[in-house]
Amino acid sequence: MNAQQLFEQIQAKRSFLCVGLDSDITKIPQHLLSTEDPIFEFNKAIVDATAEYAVSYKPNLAFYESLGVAGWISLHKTVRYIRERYPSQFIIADAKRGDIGNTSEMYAKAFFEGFDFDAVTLAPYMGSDTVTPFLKYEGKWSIILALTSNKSAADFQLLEDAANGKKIYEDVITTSAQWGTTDNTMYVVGATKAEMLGDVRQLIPNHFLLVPGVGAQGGSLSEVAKHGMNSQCGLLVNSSRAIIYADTTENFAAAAAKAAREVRDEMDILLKEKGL
Ligand SMILES: O=C(O)c1cc(=O)[nH]c(=O)n1[C@@H]1O[C@H](COP(=O)(O)O)[C@@H](O)[C@H]1O
Repeated sequence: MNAQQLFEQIQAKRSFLCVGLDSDITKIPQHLLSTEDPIFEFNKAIVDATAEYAVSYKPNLAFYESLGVAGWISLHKTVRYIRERYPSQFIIADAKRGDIGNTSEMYAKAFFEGFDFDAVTLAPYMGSDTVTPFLKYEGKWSIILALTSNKSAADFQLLEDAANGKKIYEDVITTSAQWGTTDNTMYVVGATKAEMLGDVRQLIPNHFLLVPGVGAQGGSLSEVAKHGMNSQCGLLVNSSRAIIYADTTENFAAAAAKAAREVRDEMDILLKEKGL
């Protein structure tokens, strides 16, 4: 999928919502625990309930890896299910990978060949050879951590580079934007840093941004849109816990649908305000 196709999905759905599949075996409804693959059953129900209101899904690998082999199987089944049932959905592996070149090649193979993900989140700390192996895959995306939503993001990302007075996250964006294109590179900018999205847009007006941090982390969707939306929307806004755990009884899927629909309705208004 390229950026134009993603924008077309956003326009068609009137949504730029990415539902985070942070599916935690200790939080999913009790009645699913007696099924053969509780995490897959949970994801399937969440996806069926929310697909109409979302353009993207983002399983966070930690929740699957923590379950060992069973978790990898649940993840594989989930990606295949979304791909087969909802082929227009943009599927992100939230893996935050990045290692020396030959190792990154293996990570890229794992996520783009072993699993059929559209995109992987990447930590750029080790430099260009950690990201370029992912960029070799036509139609696939690298999503580079730039300005993250957590408090301790300031430990490194907001430090000033003595050489040019820029913040480290600005250096990360400016340098890594040369490695790929607006059709294969996105950046993570946390919704909790919405007021800084304007600075990010000065550097990369045309790239898509993956924005986590609305919902459970308290970021404001309208502030994100105000500072971050461009003429092709340019945003995928992730919400995980606020949607998938909207209710933890047998009614969980209907509650997730309601929560996703409410976000979609707000997104529709924000798109209209931008003339999109
Ligand atoms: O890369 C991410 O997706 C990510 C980056 C970031 O800066 N902050 C952040 O919260 N995330 C992820 O986005 C999701 C947020 O989940 P909720 O806070 O439950 O909506 C989690 O999977 C986080 O790992």
